[in-house]
Amino acid sequence: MVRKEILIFEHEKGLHARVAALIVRESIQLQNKYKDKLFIGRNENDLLPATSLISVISSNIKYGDKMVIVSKGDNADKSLHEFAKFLKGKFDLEDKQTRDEIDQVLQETTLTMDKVFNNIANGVIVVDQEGVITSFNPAAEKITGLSANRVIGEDINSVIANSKLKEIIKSGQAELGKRQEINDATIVTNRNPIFSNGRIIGAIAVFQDISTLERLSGELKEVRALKERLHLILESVQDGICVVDKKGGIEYLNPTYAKMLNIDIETVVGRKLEEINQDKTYQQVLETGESITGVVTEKDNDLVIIFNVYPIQVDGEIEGAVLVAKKKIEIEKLADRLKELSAKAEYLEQELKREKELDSSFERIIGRSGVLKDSLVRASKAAETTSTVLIRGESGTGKELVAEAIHYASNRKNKPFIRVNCAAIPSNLIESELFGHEKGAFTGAINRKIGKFELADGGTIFLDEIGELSVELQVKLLRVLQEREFERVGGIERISVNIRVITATNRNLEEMIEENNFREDLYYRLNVIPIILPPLRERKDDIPLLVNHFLDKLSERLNKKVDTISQDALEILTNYSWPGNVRELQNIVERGINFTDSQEISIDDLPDYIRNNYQNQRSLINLTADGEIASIEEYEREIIKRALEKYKSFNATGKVLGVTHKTVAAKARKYGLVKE
Ligand SMILES: Nc1ncnc2c1ncn2[C@@H]1O[C@H](COP(=O)(O)OP(=O)(O)OP(=O)(O)O)[C@@H](O)[C@H]1O
Repeated sequence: MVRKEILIFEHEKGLHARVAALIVRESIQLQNKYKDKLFIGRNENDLLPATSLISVISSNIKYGDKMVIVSKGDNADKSLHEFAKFLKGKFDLEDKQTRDEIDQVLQETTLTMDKVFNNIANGVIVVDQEGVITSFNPAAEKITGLSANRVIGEDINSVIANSKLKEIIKSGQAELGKRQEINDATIVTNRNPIFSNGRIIGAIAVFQDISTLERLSGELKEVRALKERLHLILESVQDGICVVDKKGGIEYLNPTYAKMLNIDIETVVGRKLEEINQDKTYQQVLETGESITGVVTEKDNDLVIIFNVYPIQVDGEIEGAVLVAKKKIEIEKLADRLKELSAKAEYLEQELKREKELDSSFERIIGRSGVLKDSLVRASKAAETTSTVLIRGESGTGKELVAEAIHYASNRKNKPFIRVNCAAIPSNLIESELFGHEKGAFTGAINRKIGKFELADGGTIFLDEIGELSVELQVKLLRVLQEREFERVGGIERISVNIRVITATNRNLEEMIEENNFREDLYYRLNVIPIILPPLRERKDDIPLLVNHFLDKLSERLNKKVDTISQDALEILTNYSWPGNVRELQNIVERGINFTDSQEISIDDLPDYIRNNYQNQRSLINLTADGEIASIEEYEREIIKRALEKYKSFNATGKVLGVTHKTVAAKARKYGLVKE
């Protein structure tokens, strides 16, 4: 229940301290009696508790002023009625009991005010109308760093120059919320004049230290700026960045990340990361608090992304995770591809090695002519030893093939077979090619290089075209063969190797020794097991076999079914002199397969020079391959030589040529066709 009454206050001194104390005493008694709450004020919107002396005095009601009183509570009617009656009555201030009670209220209020004054966190400074400090509370002492004892009684301007309290006394105008610096502290102050009976009797400053607040707001500003900077960085970096909360909910996603995953930032923030990321590594990080780096994921569009995931920990608690995603750049892809290919190459090499083993090495060498067979038997015997082998024969007779066969038939077959073509490497590089070099050994030696001898360690080194090696290097090679040790070019370390040496040449080494172009001592070192491969023209029986072998091999490789050769074409090939030996024959068969329109190679598919040569050979006069006419004696020598080769005895030859056996013998001697 709320009851209100308006009355005119008719006490001649207005609400001065003692009258106010009397009203407070009456209010307390009524409140105790009726358990209601009583209020007093100049109007309804400005009501103050009637039980507080300060409130009642501060309502500043004077004689004849309107006074609003309100009672709230169950007995509001009664309490308000009694309160109004009291206020309208005469106040007997002279009565002793009343005076005691008034003193009691005044004292209690003073004590309470004192407590408030000393304990509030706000600084309070009170000056009298002259500007002399009359009160200075402990909070003011703390904020200003001045002691109350020293400043009370002093002129305010001599203590705090910019307090402005004297101006307030002069103007009578309050100033609220003013910032001011005192003693390194920033304060906000309210300055009010103090009125008594309409007269200014002093001024009060109530102020608060806001330094901490200022600092915090400064820090906040810095944090905001930092946040802005971080935001800018995150938005512009090339790495994709995603922040998730502890439950895996997406809190932030930068544009790079969105682009990588081809998603729209707005639609995913707030959703669970697992909805857009198949990879669940971040969940592990959220569980363990341990970062995980280098997680590779492949997207549908062939894009490979590498993730690093880091936990976000606050006070030891996992609050979320940051995912940093990098696109695998092209070069890394290439490096991977290279690794893949090397692995493949290694695999194929193994396969090839197996193939070669299955091949039982020498089976790849086609031919059953006696001369070839002899050489191959010798070669397969050489395979059982580690002795140095020198393979001789014209170009294209299969020297490398035999060297390889020796290696793969030997117990070194699982170790490297290293081929060096001494004619193909520039003379200034061959030494470093064979022995390697140290970094900086010569201009251009940027890195250490391992030479062929080191690479061949445990296996076989095949030095092809050994006749092309300079005399200087012949000496070095000799040393290696003797000591099985060498140094890299520009190095001092002695490197010892376990190698088997096979060399080959089509040069006449004996002649070269005569001319001092090949060292004799090296020749003997190399020629431990000599193997001579006959030229193809000396084993014509092998030609049909080789043609068939190459038809099989090459038609498969060229993916063209050509499996025969016409009789006349084969005859031409058999009668040709094959200066390029098996290599040349192989090329002619390959050419034939390419040229023919059928499954058979015919004369037309052979090159002109071979066909013409055949026609020349068939003509009785053109006995030279180049078509030049020779002297009669030369023809005679050739005829007798061929006939002897074919018919073996002077008798049989004489019969065929229509002369006596004596004539044949004499001519054979004349032309040096028989040993004396
Ligand atoms: N008897 C053979 N059976 C099968 N193929 C052979 C035979 N002889 C040589 N070849 C083939 O002929 C080609 C030339 O052989 P290889 O390279 O071994 O000859 P080379 O004597 O080392 O030649 P060069 O002296 O020119 O180096 C190779 O493709 C090889 O496979």
